[in-house]
Amino acid sequence: MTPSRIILMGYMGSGKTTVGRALAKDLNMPFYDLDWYIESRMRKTVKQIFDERGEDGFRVIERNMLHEVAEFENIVVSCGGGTPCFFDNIDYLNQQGETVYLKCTPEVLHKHLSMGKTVRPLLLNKTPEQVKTYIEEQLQVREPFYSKAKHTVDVTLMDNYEKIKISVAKLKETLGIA
Ligand SMILES: Nc1ncnc2c1ncn2[C@@H]1O[C@H](COP(=O)(O)OP(=O)(O)O)[C@@H](O)[C@H]1O
Ligand SMILES: O=C(O)C1=C[C@@H](OP(=O)(O)O)[C@@H](O)[C@H](O)C1
Ligand SMILES: [Mg+2]
Repeated sequence: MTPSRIILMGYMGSGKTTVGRALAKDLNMPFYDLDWYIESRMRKTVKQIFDERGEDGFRVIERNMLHEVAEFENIVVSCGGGTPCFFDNIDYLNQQGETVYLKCTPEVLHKHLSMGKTVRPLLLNKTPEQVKTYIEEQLQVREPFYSKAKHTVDVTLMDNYEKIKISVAKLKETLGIA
């Protein structure tokens, strides 16, 4: 049986949004990306919220929106990279569903983060070298929170054109979904 809520977490660039959307499509379940939900409810981009209210203000909004989204049933949710690391969010998430940590090496995260168009305020105004160091340092701080997820799936799959498909298959296997 498919769990009522599948909740993906992990560092920026681990593929929460990309893989979450593909998993939801595969399972024919509604998909909620927490950042997109925040942007639609607030009618502002994540960057605008950071600019106007700072990171602390964003985290308060993120927690409030999380409590809305994680009440919906039969859904796939992709968190933001910081979501499980603030307030009691990780405990709440574990209570609400099958939490999965998408684990990835700093090298692959760095590569993923240079792809796509998503604006990540925490990485702006940094050189590629500074971003690399930032990822390594912040990952160490965040890992204890991510590690509290009920499941972990390693998504360190370098340069494989079927990466998304493989990640979805790994997730389904981990969650015991046929
Ligand atoms: N498992 C994966 N397979 C293929 N591409 C990926 C994967 N993970 C991440 N990417 C690529 O990396 C970029 C960042 O992924 P994204 O889903 O936005 O990560 P997150 O939501 O965790 O920050 C995207 O451009 C995406 O195409
Ligand atoms: O790691 C973080 O603190 C953040 C990650 C972002 O989401 P993604 O992990 O989907 O990029 C977004 O929530 C915001 O920019 C802050
Ligand atoms: Mg995302």
